[in-house]
Amino acid sequence: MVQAAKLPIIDVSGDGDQTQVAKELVEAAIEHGFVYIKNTGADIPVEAIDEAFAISKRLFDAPLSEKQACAIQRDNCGWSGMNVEKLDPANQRVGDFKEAFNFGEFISGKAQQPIPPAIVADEASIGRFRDRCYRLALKLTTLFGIGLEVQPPDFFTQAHLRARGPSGTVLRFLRYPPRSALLHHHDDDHHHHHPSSAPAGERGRQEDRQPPPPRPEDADVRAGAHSDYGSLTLLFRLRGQPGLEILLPDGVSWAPVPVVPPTTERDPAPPILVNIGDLLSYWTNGLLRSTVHRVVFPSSSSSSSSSSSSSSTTSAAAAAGNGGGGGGGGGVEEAVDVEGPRYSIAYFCHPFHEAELTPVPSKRVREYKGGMAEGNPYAERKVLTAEEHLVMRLKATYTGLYEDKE
Ligand SMILES: O=C(O)CCC(=O)C(=O)O
Ligand SMILES: [Fe+2]
Repeated sequence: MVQAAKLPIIDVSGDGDQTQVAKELVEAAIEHGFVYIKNTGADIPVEAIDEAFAISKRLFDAPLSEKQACAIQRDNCGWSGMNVEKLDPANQRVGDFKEAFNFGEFISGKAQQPIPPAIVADEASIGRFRDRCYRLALKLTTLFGIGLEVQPPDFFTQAHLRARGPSGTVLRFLRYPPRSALLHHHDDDHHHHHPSSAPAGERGRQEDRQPPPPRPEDADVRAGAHSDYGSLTLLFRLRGQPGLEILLPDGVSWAPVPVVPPTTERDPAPPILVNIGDLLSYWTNGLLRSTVHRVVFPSSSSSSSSSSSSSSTTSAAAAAGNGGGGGGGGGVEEAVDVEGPRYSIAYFCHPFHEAELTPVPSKRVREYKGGMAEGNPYAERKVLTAEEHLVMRLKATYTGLYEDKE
């Protein structure tokens, strides 16, 4: 029996003394790397989230040619089609079974990148949603500063201010097609196969690099195992569309992360999931945890982590709607739409490009040994900028996009 992850649910909407909230947030980030932010509608109104999902749907429903005209560029903005991104290149035979659209910076309500005609009328609304995410992210960076007793407490926040210059921050709409689409798609996998961009020394020589044989697990992964690159990620999900799993500290077991965890059933919207990315983990010497996660297809039972062998899924759960909460079956997640597509929205927050990832002025960070037996490598290592850190990570996952262009 697969146990759902038990992550703290934190309310950051209050305006009193935030010390205790900050402490809880930091402890959750150290222990789990993931935490729920209770959705009271105060930071991000429920209507704004609903609207963002409606726009996302219009975007992905747009004709392919409109999306292709906005294909993702080296600035990490734009559309990436099916199987383009391989989040777990060492283990994935084909790219992730998803479509995504990244929005970079907006200036005066205008995107600085091509937008499909189907959503041009929504441009300002997307910009406003991105602004709301930005403000919530800043609130969180401030809480991390307080919770870690960084001097000054706005140390992280200062590094995330837009006024400091461009950053890798993107708002990303995601659509994962239904499993039924996977069957049709397999025929043309090879059209989407990009050769690995890893240096030969790392991945073996050319002749060794044949695609591994198909594995049954491939069919269960919507997004390969990965950790996020930035500082923080805000993740919005929809009721009935689970699938996110986190890797537990044992390094082998996966725990589903419910969309609507116990006690939030009656909140106006599911909590916003926040996770620590590699950059913030690196910056804190590994104290804050950047947890590996993935997205799997739901199975008709609520245990989604073993590979499903049933060839035709049932949609009994989908008929149940939101259920009205009567009874609540002991931690079993709400009705799951087994056969439909899944949508999610992620806000990947990054410091400005030139921010130097210097040792964080926090006693707790400084004294953390990161599980290393000897010495603290933190003090001696080269200081990376945020941009150097980002490019290092992007190169590994968009095989194809970054090669031959150096
Ligand atoms: O769609 C989700 O639930 C998670 C997506 C994700 O982890 C990512 O895009 O980095
Ligand atoms: Fe992620």
